[in-house]
Amino acid sequence: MSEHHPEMNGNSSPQEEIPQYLNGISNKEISIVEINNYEFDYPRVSPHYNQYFENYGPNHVYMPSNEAIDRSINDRESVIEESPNGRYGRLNTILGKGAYKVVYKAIDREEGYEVAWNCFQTTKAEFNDLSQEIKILKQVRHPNIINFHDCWYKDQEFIFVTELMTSGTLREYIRKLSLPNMKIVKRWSRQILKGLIYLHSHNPPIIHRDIKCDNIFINGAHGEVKIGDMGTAKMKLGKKYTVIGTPEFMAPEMYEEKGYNEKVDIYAFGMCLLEMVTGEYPYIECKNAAQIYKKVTSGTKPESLKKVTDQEILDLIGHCLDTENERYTAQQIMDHPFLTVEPEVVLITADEAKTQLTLQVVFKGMDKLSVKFQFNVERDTAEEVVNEMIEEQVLPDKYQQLITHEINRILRDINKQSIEDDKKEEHKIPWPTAPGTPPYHIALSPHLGPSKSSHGSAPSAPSSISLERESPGNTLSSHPTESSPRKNSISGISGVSGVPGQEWTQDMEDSLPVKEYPDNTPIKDFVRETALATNRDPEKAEEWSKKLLSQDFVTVGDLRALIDEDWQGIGLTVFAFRALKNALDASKSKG
Ligand SMILES: Nc1ncnc2c1ncn2[C@@H]1O[C@H](COP(=O)(O)OP(=O)(O)OP(=O)(O)O)[C@@H](O)[C@H]1O
Repeated sequence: MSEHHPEMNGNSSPQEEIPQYLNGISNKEISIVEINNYEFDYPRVSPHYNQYFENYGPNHVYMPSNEAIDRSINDRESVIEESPNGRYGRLNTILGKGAYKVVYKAIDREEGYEVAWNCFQTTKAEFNDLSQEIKILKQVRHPNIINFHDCWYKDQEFIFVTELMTSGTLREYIRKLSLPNMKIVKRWSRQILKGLIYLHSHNPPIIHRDIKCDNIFINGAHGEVKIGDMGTAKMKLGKKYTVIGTPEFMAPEMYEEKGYNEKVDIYAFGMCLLEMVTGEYPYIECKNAAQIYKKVTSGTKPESLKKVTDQEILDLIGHCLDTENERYTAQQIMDHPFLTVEPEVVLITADEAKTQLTLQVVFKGMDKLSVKFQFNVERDTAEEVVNEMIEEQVLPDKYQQLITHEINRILRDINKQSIEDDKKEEHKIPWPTAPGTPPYHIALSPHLGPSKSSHGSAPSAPSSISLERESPGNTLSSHPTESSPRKNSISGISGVSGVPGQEWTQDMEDSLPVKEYPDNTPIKDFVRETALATNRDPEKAEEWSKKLLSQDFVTVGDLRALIDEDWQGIGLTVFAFRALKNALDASKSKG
């Protein structure tokens, strides 16, 4: 093994190449080492060091001195700067560098989370100019959009703290998966679209303006996909490009200075989809932005489109790249046959009498999407149960017929099975036998009437949720009456406090806000965050808040003072009641 210092090597510029990962190690402490065999003390530093191995030419690696390595190990992950309010501590680990930003790992000392600390060079005047964007960013809250936590200006830098993503960008991921996998493409696309539907549903719509695979981030362990780089389009304006966005992903109308709308994000999504299915950057055949401009404005599509053979995908990309007026909305893209998922209902458990069932709606191919619920064959009907779930926005209304049909199919199967069993045992008693059987018989063919849903647009399907139903009126009443005979007929999603065997799902538990809500937290904030964590839309949150405020529950402290019976008197839906109560209990136990 021979070694020399980088300064002496004409081929390398250590200043450029060594730098960020080996924090605090100066060039003088690094040698370029020739390796004949891997005889030296290799992985002592960190996985980052590995990178230097690959990097420096054939048979040569960068090798820090032993002292530097030891110091690097000791120095690793220490806080080297604090936010003005002391809440966030920047660590000495760089997550990545873009053309405009350097992004560091940081720690949120209040919550114990790791976060991303973004540094963007800008003037104070430009920073002041961003106040409107910042206001909007702080309000944006969606599971498929990287959360914006805080920001400030210091030493010519706009610094903002966001949610940290663990597995890099979609672009890097595409390169790792050598072959496009349609199941994954569909899953990613749906998540990106959910984020876009949310942004575009604001009034006025929030336009991202720079959707591309480098701005979509992944949490690999759970296959979670989130849109990042929100709100930076304006910051970048005038810094490098004269137009906002990335030429390959920019819709034709963005090049013309006549104004554009949220459809530019759909065009860019179409290009992302093309990159996902071909693994190739769109317009890779162009040598510069001017060539791309010419092609885009003359309506010439990227060469890579010719590689797409699947007609459904071609059709979908076509709708994304269409002219502004013809181009689909995010919701229309989501509803395209390539991306739709058909739910099915499965029987999880049944008691011995086959009266009390646990059923689950499963959306095939969509991780974490399931709705578990209890069904009492003597008192419930598939129609009522499904309607209730749609009303609660636990299920999108477009699935009403299908799920009703599926539940009735299970009931028929159970009925057949029971009759078989009865025959075998020579018991001729038909099942079910309970007196006062509801206006519904499991042997009847399913009602498959037209959709009666009151919802115009389908809400996005929720993450794993267990649902409790009680009275037909669907609200908790402290005074059950004769007119609500089905009270408790479908019993409980258990709370954290727990009804045995009916657990609040782990997904649900994990998605609840974990922060400790002080007693003086405004009820609106608490309700909004809980509704979001349980996949309710902002209107639902508004409904819950109104109900609480109308009864003088103004702060979280007011709710904490309640005993179970008081909760029941509020008249919240069962879902709202459970979600809020569990969020409160969870924050107590986690806080
Ligand atoms: N929230 C995050 N979590 C983890 N890593 C991140 C996050 N945001 C950015 N990064 C890392 O930092 C790198 C630089 O960020 P980004 O690409 O957004 O910078 P930029 O200068 O705004 O981008 P561009 O050069 O694409 O205009 C990313 O490639 C990624 O590796």
